[in-house]
Amino acid sequence: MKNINPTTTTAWKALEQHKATLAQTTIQDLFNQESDRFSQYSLNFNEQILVDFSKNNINQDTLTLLRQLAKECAVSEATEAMFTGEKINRTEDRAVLHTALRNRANTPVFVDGKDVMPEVNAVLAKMKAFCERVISGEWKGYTGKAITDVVNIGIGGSDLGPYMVTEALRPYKNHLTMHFVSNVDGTHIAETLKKVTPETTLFLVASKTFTTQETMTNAMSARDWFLASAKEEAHIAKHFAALSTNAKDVAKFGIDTNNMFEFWDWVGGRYSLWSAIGLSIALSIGFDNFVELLKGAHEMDNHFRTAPIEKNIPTTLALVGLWNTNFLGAETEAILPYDQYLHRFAAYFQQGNMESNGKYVGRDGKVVDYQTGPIIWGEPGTNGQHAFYQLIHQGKSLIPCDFIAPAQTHNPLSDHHSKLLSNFFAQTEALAFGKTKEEVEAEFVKAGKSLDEVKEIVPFKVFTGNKPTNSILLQKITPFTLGALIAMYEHKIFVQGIIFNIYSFDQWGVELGKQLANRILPELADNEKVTSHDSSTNGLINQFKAWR
Ligand SMILES: O=P(O)(O)OC[C@H]1O[C@H](O)[C@H](O)[C@@H](O)[C@@H]1O
Repeated sequence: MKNINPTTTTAWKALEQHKATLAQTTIQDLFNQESDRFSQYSLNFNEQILVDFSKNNINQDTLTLLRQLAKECAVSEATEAMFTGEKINRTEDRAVLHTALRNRANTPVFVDGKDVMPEVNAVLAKMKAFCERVISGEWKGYTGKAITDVVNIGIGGSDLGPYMVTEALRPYKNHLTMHFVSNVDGTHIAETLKKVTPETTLFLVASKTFTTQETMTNAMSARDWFLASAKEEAHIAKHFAALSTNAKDVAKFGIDTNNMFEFWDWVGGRYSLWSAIGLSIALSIGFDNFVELLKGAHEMDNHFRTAPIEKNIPTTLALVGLWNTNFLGAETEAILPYDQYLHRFAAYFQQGNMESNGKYVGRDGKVVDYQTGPIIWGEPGTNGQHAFYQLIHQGKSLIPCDFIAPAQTHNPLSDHHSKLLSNFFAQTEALAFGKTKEEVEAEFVKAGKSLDEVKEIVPFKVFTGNKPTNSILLQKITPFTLGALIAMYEHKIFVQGIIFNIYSFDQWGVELGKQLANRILPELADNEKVTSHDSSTNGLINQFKAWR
């Protein structure tokens, strides 16, 4: 992978100049200038996902320069390097091959000279057989009863993806009740265990490393709770499975390695829902639907790898996002799904994006002097409208938003869906075009008021507009389209990471907190005053000890 500081490219410098020429142009102006802007600035995936990026502050020159930037930063070369198993995760010396997990074409993919596809297929076959036995009821618990509840114990990538997808695909779910426990706060597991019975519960201990403190602590508590009823350790085999890369520690924990579903170090935690980590998804919606999810992602992979840059959806979204972040000064990006089933989608891509691209050291080991990944946040519409949209419309920060909605709902109740979508369309329109002083005044006049009488209130009712949005309209949220949608965002993050010249597949930034927590934990064992830290940390620990 090449090592290129994007700000030194010809395209970046030209974009700086171009920004100045566009400075006085609003989104409204752009729509006035280009009557057919929608068809020029939207792309369609498989006739199932429409991505409209026309309501951004960009014109054809912007796109040309951004595409040139991608070329100068060797995005296509990096893409090929990823897909073909090169060790692009240099700081961990690993390949990055979540795309192999969903490689439905089954073409060979080599890591260190070895094709990984036979192993990928073998684990998928094992997952399929396991799902069929559990779902059909053939798999029995220690008292001979079928499984009714599945508890996934994992955190970060071993929780967010499975939970998000299981929720998003609820319309496809079977009789199994799914639970997700992630937080080391005992409340999370305690409240979950209140809802299940040992005889009919299956625990999936999901951890790439099988060393994560939160997951191991929750898994031990689940084990204790289970053994309090089941008594015999031999029964654990019927109620615990592990999803991990670490066979040794799985065995140490007491989980039968026959119940271990393996994956590999070339799968990043936040890209692992396609691996054995997705077992909870497959159990919840059935293995065939899980394969549909993989297929959708694979189709998006093919699109990303082969479509020309002008038609390439993930690359376009990456470039437009980069324009907003690095040239227009946006620091955050909101993901706003107009679909209740997608209520964890923004949370999922908080990890996906921020853990991938929240880096300040470039691939050359030097501190970069430009913004890398944006802060990701969001909630489903319309709830967000009644909470934080005020700031998006009238605050001082520029907040580019992705609006996501299905055209067809799984719950066609009276006119709910039309109302929901009318809000989606209205918001993107309001954000782009706003409301001028003249329009506000005209409304008052129409309501019989004189301009003099309303002049003080008018400024508060003006919307500047000119707020960028992408609209992502899916025909319907199915396992296939959801797979494609997730892969689309993954590749957007990848392209930005390449251009930012950072390593998107490590996460050293989470280590320091873990290290310090491990140092503090033994200090909490007794009630002695601590003095080994700064005065704030000492003060907090000592107050905790006094109050507990
Ligand atoms: O799957 P695990 O090894 O338990 O890791 C769980 C999570 O914890 C780590 O701290 C990382 O920040 C995440 O990327 C990872 O997904």
